[in-house]
Amino acid sequence: MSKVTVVGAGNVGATCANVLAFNEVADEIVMLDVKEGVSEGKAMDMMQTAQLLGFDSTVVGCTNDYAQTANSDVVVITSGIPRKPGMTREELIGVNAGIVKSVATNVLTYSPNAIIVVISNPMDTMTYLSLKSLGIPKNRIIGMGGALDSSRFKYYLSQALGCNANEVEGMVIGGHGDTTMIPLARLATYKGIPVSELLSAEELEKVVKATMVGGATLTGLLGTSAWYAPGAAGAFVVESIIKNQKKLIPSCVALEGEYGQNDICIGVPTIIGRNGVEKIVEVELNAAEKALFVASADAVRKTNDVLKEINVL
Ligand SMILES: NC(=O)c1ccc[n+]([C@@H]2O[C@H](COP(=O)([O-])OP(=O)(O)OC[C@H]3O[C@@H](n4cnc5c(N)ncnc54)[C@H](O)[C@@H]3O)[C@@H](O)[C@H]2O)c1
Ligand SMILES: O=C(O)C[C@H](O)C(=O)O
Repeated sequence: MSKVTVVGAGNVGATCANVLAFNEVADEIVMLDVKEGVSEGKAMDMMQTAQLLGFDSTVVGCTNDYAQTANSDVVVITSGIPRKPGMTREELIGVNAGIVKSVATNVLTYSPNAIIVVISNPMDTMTYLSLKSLGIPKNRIIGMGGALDSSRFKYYLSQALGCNANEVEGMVIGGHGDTTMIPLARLATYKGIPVSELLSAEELEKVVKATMVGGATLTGLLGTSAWYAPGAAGAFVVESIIKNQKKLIPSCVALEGEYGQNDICIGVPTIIGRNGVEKIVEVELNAAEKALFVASADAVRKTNDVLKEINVL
C-alpha cells in the first residue's frame, strides 16, 4: 500500500495529484489545502474520472487535516503563492517561507519517515529551509526544479531541431531561477548525436536563453505561473521514488563537497529511488560551466541568507 500526500491543491498540486492518480503511481493520494472544501471538491472531481480513464488509485481531499496524511511514503509541498508577470521567484520568499516551514513540520509529525519533495518557490531556498528546519537525513529532501527545466530544455531543443522531444536528451543544473539555471548544451544529444553538431552556436544560445526564462514566459502568457508541466514533473519525481526507478533526474539536493559546494541545496544530477536521493552524479564540467555553477550557487546562497533576515531560520 503506497500513499502520497500533496500539500496545496492549487494549480500545481492538483495537477500533480491528477497525474499521480491517472498513472496509478500510488494506491492513495491525499490532497490537503487550507481553502475549505477545495481539496475535497477536486478529489471528488478526479475520482469521477476514474471510470472514464480506467485508474484504480484513490484520491482523498481534506482541509488542513494532517491526520489524513498520516504514514505517507512521499509528501509533495506545493503550498504558497505563485508569481505574477514581472516578478521573480525570489520575491515570493516573504510569504512562502513561513508557509513551507509550518507545512513541512506538520507533515513530518504524521509521516515521520516520508520523503519530502519541495516545489514551492523560491524552490532552492524552500528546499534548504525544509532541510534545516526538519533536521531529517539529506536523502529525504528533494527540491523539484531540474525535472521541469530539463523537460523545457528538451522541448525548446526539439522545436529548434524540428524533431520529437522524446528523442532528445538534455539536463539543466544549478538554481531554479531565471538567471541561475544552467542548461548543459554541451552534453545535450539527439539520438546520441551532440546537438552542437546539428544547431549553430546562435541557435543553441537561443534555446538556452528560452529555457532559462521558460517559467517567466509562461507566467507572462497565463498571468500566473505554469502548472501542467510543473505538476507532471513533480509526479515524475514521485514515481521514481515510489517505484524505485532510480532515474537520473537533475534535482535540488543538499551538497556536502559535491561540485565544490557546501551548506546549500541546488540542482545537480541525482539518482532518485526508494530512499529519495540515492546518489549525486558528478558530471565533469568544463571551466565555463564550473564558473556558471559557482555564480548560480552564490545567487542561491544570497536568497538563503534572506531566511535569517526574515527570522524563519
Ligand atoms: N519548483 C517548480 O518547478 C515550480 C513550478 C511551478 C510552480 N511552483 C511554485 O509552486 C507554488 C504553487 O503554485 P500554484 O500555481 O499551484 O499556486 P496556487 O495558488 O494555484 O496554489 C497554491 C495553493 O496553496 C494553498 N496554500 C496556501 N497556504 C497553505 C498552507 N499553509 N497549507 C496548505 N495549503 C496552502 C493555497 O490555498 C492554494 O490552493 C508556487 O510557489 C509556485 O511558484 C514551483
Ligand atoms: O515560473 C515560475 O514562477 C513557476 C515555476 O518555477 C516554473 O518554472 O514554472
